[in-house]
Amino acid sequence: MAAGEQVSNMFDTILVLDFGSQYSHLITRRLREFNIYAEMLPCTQKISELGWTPKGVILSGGPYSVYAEDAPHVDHAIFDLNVPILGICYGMQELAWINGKQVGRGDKREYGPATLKVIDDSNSLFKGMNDSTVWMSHGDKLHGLPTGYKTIATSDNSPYCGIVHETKPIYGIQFHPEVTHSTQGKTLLKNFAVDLCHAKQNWTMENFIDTEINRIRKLVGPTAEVIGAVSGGVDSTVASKLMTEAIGDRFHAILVDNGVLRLNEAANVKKTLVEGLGINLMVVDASEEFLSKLKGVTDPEKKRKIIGNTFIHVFEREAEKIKPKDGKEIQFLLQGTLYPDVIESISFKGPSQTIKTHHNVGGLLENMKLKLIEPLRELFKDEVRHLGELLGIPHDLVWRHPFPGPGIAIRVLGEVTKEQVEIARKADNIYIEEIKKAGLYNQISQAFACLLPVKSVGVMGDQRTYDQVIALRAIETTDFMTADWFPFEHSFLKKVASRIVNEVDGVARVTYDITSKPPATVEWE
Ligand SMILES: Nc1ncnc2c1ncn2[C@@H]1O[C@H](COP(=O)(O)OP(=O)(O)OP(=O)(O)O)[C@@H](O)[C@H]1O
Ligand SMILES: O=c1[nH]c(=O)c2[nH+]cn([C@@H]3O[C@H](COP(=O)(O)O)[C@@H](O)[C@H]3O)c2[nH]1
Ligand SMILES: NC(=O)CC[C@H](N)C(=O)O
Ligand SMILES: [Mg+2]
Repeated sequence: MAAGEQVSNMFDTILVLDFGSQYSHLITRRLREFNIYAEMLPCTQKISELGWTPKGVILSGGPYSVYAEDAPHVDHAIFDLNVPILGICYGMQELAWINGKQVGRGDKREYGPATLKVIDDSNSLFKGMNDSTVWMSHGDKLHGLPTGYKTIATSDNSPYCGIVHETKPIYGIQFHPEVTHSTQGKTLLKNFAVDLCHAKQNWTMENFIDTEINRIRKLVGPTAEVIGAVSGGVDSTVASKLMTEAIGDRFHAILVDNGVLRLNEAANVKKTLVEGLGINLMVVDASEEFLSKLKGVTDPEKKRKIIGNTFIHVFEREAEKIKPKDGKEIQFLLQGTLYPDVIESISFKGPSQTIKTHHNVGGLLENMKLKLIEPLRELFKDEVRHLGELLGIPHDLVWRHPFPGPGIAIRVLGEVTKEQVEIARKADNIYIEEIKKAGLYNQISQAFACLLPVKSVGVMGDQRTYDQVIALRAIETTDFMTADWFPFEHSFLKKVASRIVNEVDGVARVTYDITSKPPATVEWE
């Protein structure tokens, strides 16, 4: 986990106990947005083993029902800390379960907007919140007030939308203040952390850099050497820059050419990272190895696992070749993993579903020898970009569109062959070139071309053609958790389609993907 104990001792910290909601990390992120440090730990955390004292505790939402036999429950020692507590959705139901068990299935589930009616504003939790839209996502509800509590807010569907203990600073809310759809949600979290917990707003991203560099130095020690999985994308470049600041040339960055990179990618990245940023980087060509393992594989999850595993094999092999000056073996592998990679791949006890296995999380080897260092594991993309700017990484690299580790292998739908990769690569290159020429690159969060395993009939120069289909994707998003498609001018799409069909052999048609996330995902596989 990034930023360990020492940060919680240096800054006023809110403890977030995670019951497995897809939104849990948004709570810590929102608190960081107003300069309050928060640490998220599993809901099963023993308070006696914490090693620091939080200024307040937030219990997150979660997919379980508190009354279910296998439902997770909180350590009751949180009540002895004598700090404010806020239960969100499942968190509130947990507070109610502990104090009278008045929780059960609601007659109807409630997903979406509701209007908050504050009925008692004698404490500051709901300051600035009355009549605001709040976001609901629950099927269970409180059937009565927990012992010792009173109602302070309602909504049409939730008579106990906000509750507070009669004498202690313990609050419960049925809605999710951490999602942007709760229009004043951030205000509520600020009211809680600043007004009720009295946490100081003095944490910044600059602090993150300092504490992370110190943490890495302590973890690695004075002589050990580290290898890094570096792709030239913003995440691993930021992570490498931190590592280089921390241990200098004891860090060995490795870019693996997996045969499914973009056109001229390896050479371009090498130039930027070595010449521009002073990162000690080497390129390892493993393209044949990746392509041969992918032969005949069409299932997207299998492809992802093969690629994740092969990456690790390559890193372990390369680690053995490096002979550190202290005479010991390389023990650590740096990865640029971000929070969204983690949440969609795995979660606490698996309550938040695996959407797809990101190669760098769920695709790892079980008996892996190298220990992972992932300094960005708690952060979202836009926070990493901010960090990149602070570290002096060139603007163009910081704002590069993300490119997934499994690369073109998950953009060639169906079997991945050299020939198919070549078609997708050429089409993608034309598309991105046109986006840049039109001055649209920075307005789009990510764009790419996919090659579909479908053939269609066309006519070119009076000849019948029977070739494949390219699907273009372009999305706008801030955190890649949700996304919408980019509204190109028709003339732009017309130009790209015409260039691709004319210039790329094997393509007969071009389509544009107009699906948002959800229900689709960004990548097609
Ligand atoms: N070709 C590669 N060689 C070495 N490591 C890689 C490669 N591709 C991905 N990785 C590793 O996997 C991690 C996750 O990939 P991901 O694409 O999410 O991040 P990124 O490439 O660093 O940034 P971006 O999201 O901007 O592309 C990277 O941070 C890096 O550690
Ligand atoms: O390094 C990566 N390894 C992966 O396995 C992977 N899968 C998706 N992505 C990227 O994550 C973001 C969200 O994509 P999805 O909506 O398809 O999950 C988008 O930016 C995707 O490009 C990956 N990145
Ligand atoms: N979002 C949540 O925390 C949901 C809590 C609980 N599983 C319910 O359906 O009510
Ligand atoms: Mg990448």
